Amino acid sequence: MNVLEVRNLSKSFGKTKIINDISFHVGEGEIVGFVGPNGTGKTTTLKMISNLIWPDQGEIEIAGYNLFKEREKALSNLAGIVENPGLYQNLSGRDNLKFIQKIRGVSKERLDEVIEITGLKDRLDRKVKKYSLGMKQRLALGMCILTKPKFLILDEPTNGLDPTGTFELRQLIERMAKKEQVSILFSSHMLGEVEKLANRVIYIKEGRIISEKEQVRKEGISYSLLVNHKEKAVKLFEELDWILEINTNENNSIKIRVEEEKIGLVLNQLCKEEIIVLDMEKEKEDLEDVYNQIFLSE
Ligand SMILES: Nc1ncnc2c1ncn2[C@@H]1O[C@H](COP(=O)(O)OP(=O)(O)OP(=O)(O)O)[C@@H](O)[C@H]1O
Repeated sequence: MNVLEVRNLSKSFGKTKIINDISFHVGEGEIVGFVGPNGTGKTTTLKMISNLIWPDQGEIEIAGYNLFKEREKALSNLAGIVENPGLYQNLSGRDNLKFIQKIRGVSKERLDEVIEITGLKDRLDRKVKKYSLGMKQRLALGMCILTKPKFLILDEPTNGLDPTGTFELRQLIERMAKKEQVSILFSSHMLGEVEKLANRVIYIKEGRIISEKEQVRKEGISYSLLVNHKEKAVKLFEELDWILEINTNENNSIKIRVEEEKIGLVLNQLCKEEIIVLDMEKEKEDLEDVYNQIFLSE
């Protein structure tokens, strides 16, 4: 059974049709990216699924329950962050979590488990207003999963985060998806993020779904390096077990795939071995081509 079924959903604001007869689903265990340019209706769709606004037409089922006929049952399977996460700024992270724990009747064991997953353990007694945006997002995610929902909705989860915050949040989402077996629908206009997180991507433009693509998630980013001692560099890379992929081309360059955060380390190691980097290029994200074809081709 799919955790989400959306059928023929439409929504207008005034005379403008924002969402135009869209249908899609999210299967069990899937992480689905909802991608499109600004103002194209992503947030509006996520708000309809979260029951924050009503569609003019269409059906939504969550975990098999019709959102409009069996609202409570449907919503008990859903958690999410759409627009600002609802955090009490003057309370500590721990008290924010405990608040949800109490009102939702969550066990102490589950609270401890969630604290572990968020990776915020050492900073939980600070007031939320002193948290970085990334920490706030991680706390909000923790609050979402306290009740072990089947399905999670995240609207632009990494928006506004710096690269470290983005990396930490992505790791948390991946950890959570694996450990909690929660299915996720997230919107984004950051293709790098979508490529790293999603198993499937749904493209939306002007309120219509224009394409859907399965994708194999790839860890890390590819770089092409042109060096003065190719064989020596390849030997070095083969010894570094955190380099995810090595490809040598017919020309003198070497293509490697590493976590983005580790490229500095690669350059350090080359420098130590007195190998000179003559040229370096970051590979274009695969999705970028697809995105350009879909959105810029007209
Ligand atoms: N309550 C509202 N009343 C009138 N128009 C609205 C309302 N909410 C959204 N819109 C309009 O609907 C369109 C789609 O907005 P939406 O926020 O869903 O887009 P989005 O794809 O999430 O974009 P972004 O990435 O910029 O958040 C926009 O033109 C927006 O101005």
